[in-house]
Amino acid sequence: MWIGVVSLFPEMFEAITRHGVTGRAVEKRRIALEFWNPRDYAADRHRTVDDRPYGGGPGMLMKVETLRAAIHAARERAEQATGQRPKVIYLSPQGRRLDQAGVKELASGPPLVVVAGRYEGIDERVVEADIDEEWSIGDYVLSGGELPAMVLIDAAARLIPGVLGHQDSAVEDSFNDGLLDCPHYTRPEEIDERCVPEVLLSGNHGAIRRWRLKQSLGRTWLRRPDLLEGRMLSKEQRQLLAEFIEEHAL
Ligand SMILES: CC(C)(C)c1cccc(C(=O)NCC2(NC(=O)c3cccc4nocc34)CCCC2)c1
Repeated sequence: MWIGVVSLFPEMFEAITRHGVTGRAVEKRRIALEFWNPRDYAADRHRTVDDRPYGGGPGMLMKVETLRAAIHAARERAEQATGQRPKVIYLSPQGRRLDQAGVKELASGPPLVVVAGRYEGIDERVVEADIDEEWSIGDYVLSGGELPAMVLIDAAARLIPGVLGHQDSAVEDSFNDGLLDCPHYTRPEEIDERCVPEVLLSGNHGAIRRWRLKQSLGRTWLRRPDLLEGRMLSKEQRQLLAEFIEEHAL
């Protein structure tokens, strides 16, 4: 998958290009990441990339001319590199809330140009003229769109074939069925007199599978009931959740 990034701080993206699953995916060329920095399109001596808001008030906006030049250059390159028109995404508090369904949509679509805001944001006319979709990773005040862009790229990269090793993709499937994780345990067998649930030491793989499924369903019911809404549960899942709820009520 080809992803272009427009950001004033491209070096921040080393967090995903040089480490872990995404770092290997870049190395193996499963994903291609290219960067455009609006500062490189600044014509003035101070290489200005911000500008004052009409109507006054505190804060600055990203300068239109340099931002648009970077977006257009990234879009050109996308078409040249992939033969497809890219989808231009602006990470913004005003955007559609990103969830796994949205990630799947973006990962299965055309190449992406991802624009990260700084200062107070960007001119609305640039949103109208150059941005196809606005997406948000959540409701908190951030200093820039780079971390949201890395969240989106990380999540999308994991869905690209060949990015996750076989082992990881098995793990991914467990994540991906939309339930919260069951509790995890590893060595030592006892921590501060707290032990590992017997079933996990039993070697009874059927019982272990059922226990993990029951715990995932139960924890999702307790902590994120919204994830269960509108979800079809199998007969076994309904049975296990009912048992969990009964035991929880005791
Ligand atoms: C959500 C709420 C708290 C109500 C709020 C209201 C108004 C402004 C801000 C705010 O954070 N503005 C600053 C910027 N924020 C983001 O880019 C950003 C923030 C959060 C999730 C995101 N997902 O993608 C990009 C995101 C915008 C320009 C530079 C950084 C936040």
